[in-house]
Amino acid sequence: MRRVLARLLFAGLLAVLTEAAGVGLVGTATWMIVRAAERPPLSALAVAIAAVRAFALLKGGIRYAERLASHDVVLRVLADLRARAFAALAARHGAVVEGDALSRVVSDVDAVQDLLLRAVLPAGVAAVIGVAAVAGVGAADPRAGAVLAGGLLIAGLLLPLLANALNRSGAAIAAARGAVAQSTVDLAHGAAELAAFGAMPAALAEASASGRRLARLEARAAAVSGLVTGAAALVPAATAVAIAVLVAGPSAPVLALVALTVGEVVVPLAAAAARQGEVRAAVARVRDLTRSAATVTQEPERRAWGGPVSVRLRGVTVRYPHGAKAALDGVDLDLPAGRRVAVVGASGAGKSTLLDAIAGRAPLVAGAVDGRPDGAEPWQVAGGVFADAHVFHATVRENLTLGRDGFGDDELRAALGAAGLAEHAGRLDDVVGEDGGRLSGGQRQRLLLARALLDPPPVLLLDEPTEGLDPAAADAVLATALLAAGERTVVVVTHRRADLDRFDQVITVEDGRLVAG
Ligand SMILES: Nc1ncnc2c1ncn2[C@@H]1O[C@H](COP(=O)(O)OP(=O)(O)OP(=O)(O)O)[C@@H](O)[C@H]1O
Repeated sequence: MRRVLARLLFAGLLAVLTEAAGVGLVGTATWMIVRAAERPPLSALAVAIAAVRAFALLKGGIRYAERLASHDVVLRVLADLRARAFAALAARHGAVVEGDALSRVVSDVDAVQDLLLRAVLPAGVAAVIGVAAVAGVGAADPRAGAVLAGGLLIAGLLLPLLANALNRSGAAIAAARGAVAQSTVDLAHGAAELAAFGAMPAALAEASASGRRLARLEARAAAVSGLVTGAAALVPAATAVAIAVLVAGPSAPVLALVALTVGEVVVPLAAAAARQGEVRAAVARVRDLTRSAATVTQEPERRAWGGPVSVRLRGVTVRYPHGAKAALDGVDLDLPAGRRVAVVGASGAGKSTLLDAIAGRAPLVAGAVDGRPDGAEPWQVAGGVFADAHVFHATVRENLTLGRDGFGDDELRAALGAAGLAEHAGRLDDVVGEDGGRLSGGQRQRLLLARALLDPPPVLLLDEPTEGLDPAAADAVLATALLAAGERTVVVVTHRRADLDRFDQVITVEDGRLVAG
């Protein structure tokens, strides 16, 4: 944070020097033209000529350095923010839907760039240059100083405040942008279903409606911003004219043009202020998202807890952000090391949520999950195949390792074999398509199972690992998977009664509670 501040201050200092060189250039050049009209000897203008050249070169050179410095700090801030947003999404507990998440990671994070580059830095620069110019012009002619101060206050403070007050649709714009991104993602992912069910026209109409709503809100905001910026642009000109009329003598044009140049530094503040509501809302949405990032960013090695691990749930209650009632309600459960447990229950009873709670992926509102080794987070000891598991648009090998090093092809083939996907053992480099689109449903599920069986965690959680397989294949896959799990604690969600005699214990979940165990 301190480093960011130091870089920001450095960029601000360069921006102040750039503007100061600009003011110096206009002031000296005007003085030179006025003086030249008196036809003095060339030697009387020599210093001014050199100064004009120096200011012009300095302005260009420092502007370049300032652009480098300000973009460097802003891009660093954005990179860090995006990394935290991605980490938070990885631990998001289903609180943010995909399209909206996309909008937060892309447009909302970009809004932070606007905040720094178009608001924070220009406002700081305008304040420094404004105060210095009022002092300098005021020293030359107090009335000119007062007029300049008035003009700067109107263009740099009053009009930005007005723009901000008139533009109250910032939060609505950020939300509408999220809605547009969401409907675009839905249309792209669900195009085949929408077309097959004849629902495409309705879906397109809805997406267009959210697009039009966003356009309407943005048009209104742009109109306000355009009006106020236009008014702000007139103020420096009016200030310059007023100074030219008020001040007598040869210094009048110099002071008037200096006032015009300084005024231009504050003009962009009105447009920036008009967008402040939107930027603030976007920043709040990013902050809201990144709050949960801490859990993932400091991920230690999972293998550090390789031994037998037991888990204890006490009064575990899970409520999803938009859930009407608790998905798990005061659940107590002991899972001694090495026990094999089957979880059964009706659809929606809370089975997947129970696995998520054990792995520390569910939003607990009460109770605790403990019993694991000291210092270990739940997700470091418990993992496997979850209901929302994702298959990457990558090769079989990449989907198994997920970037983890140290697995030989033999280990990958063994995991595929244990998951009943031996037919892919020779096709480690085949790309499986977006979310496994080039695989059958059963193959996709077995690929996820193979990923879980490659270096399984001490507590192996499998949510319907044999879904999509015929009964005989399901039996065989479960048997080899349990064999591969060895002495680990295993919890399997299953709908198949035939599986149950392979387990030490059967737990029935009903309406978020355990009714037998
Ligand atoms: N991300 C979520 N946001 C809101 N509610 C959710 C979320 N995930 C699950 N729920 C709700 O929590 C309850 C339990 O869901 P869960 O997925 O645990 O059930 P399940 O027993 O695994 O069902 P199934 O056998 O159909 O997979 C359900 O009422 C479900 O609607």
